[in-house]
Amino acid sequence: MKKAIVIGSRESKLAVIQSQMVISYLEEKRPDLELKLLTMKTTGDKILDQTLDKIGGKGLFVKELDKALLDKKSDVSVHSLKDMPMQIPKELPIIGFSKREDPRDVLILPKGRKQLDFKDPIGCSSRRRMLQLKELFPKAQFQSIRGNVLTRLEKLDHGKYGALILAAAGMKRLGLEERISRYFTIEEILPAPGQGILALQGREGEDYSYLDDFLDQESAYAAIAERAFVKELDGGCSSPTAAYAQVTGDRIFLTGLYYNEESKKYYKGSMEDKVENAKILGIRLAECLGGKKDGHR
Ligand SMILES: NCc1[nH]cc(CCC(=O)O)c1CC(=O)O
Repeated sequence: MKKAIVIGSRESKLAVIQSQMVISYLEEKRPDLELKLLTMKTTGDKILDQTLDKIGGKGLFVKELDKALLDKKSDVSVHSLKDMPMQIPKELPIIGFSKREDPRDVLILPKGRKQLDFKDPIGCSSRRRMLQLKELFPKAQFQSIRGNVLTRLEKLDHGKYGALILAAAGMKRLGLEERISRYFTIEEILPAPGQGILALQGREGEDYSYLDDFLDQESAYAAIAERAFVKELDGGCSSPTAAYAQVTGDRIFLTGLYYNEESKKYYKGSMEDKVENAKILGIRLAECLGGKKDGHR
């Protein structure tokens, strides 16, 4: 009999495609395993009329998936790393990270539109994106938009939004690359920590060696540095933060951005180190930016 492995996933189309990437990989590599997909709606997917900050943050996207792992209804959860809370329960450790998809943010226009029109608000719920876009487009107005990527695209095409800002990674995985009308460079809009990376989460003490070759070491270093940066600053709660780490050989180059709610200023900077020091690099950059009273942009 084949050993059954259940992959837990949110039920959105993007989440399922992402989980399917893991399943397809294993089906090819490990014919001795029987792969099953278990999808579920998370609280974060159900409550769509309020911003995440108000209803309890990113934890709402993982609660149900964590419960399925603990109850042994699933064996591995597949997450978009950027949706994962900063605190991960010890019993449900991250097994590892996927190779990174395009980390950039992109501009999407309503169907048929060729140019960005500042008369209509840009649909955007992330303060990280809003603050950086305001620098790029001082005339832009924003309106909050929630829901999964496909729901947002539908609202864009039938609503009063002038544009959306989304992650290139999601659009590409959904096969919607042709709807991207502009890629923002990393310098223009620094992405969310972990953007484009999938995190695989499992149960403590289990053998996940069947996933070894799916996991990517460069992504892991980047994920560790980017998340250490955010964790050190505010524990990933409410202040807008952005971080992106680039690994080249045995070096890691981290750029971080942090908005200070009190001084209403944002602080941006970069540092590099050896890959083994990814975590301390994130902490050092955070100390350097967060500790400074009159920083620069
Ligand atoms: N918060 C929503 C979310 N979570 C993960 C992705 C896709 C990109 C990724 O995997 O990092 C998206 C959509 C978006 O921001 O456009």
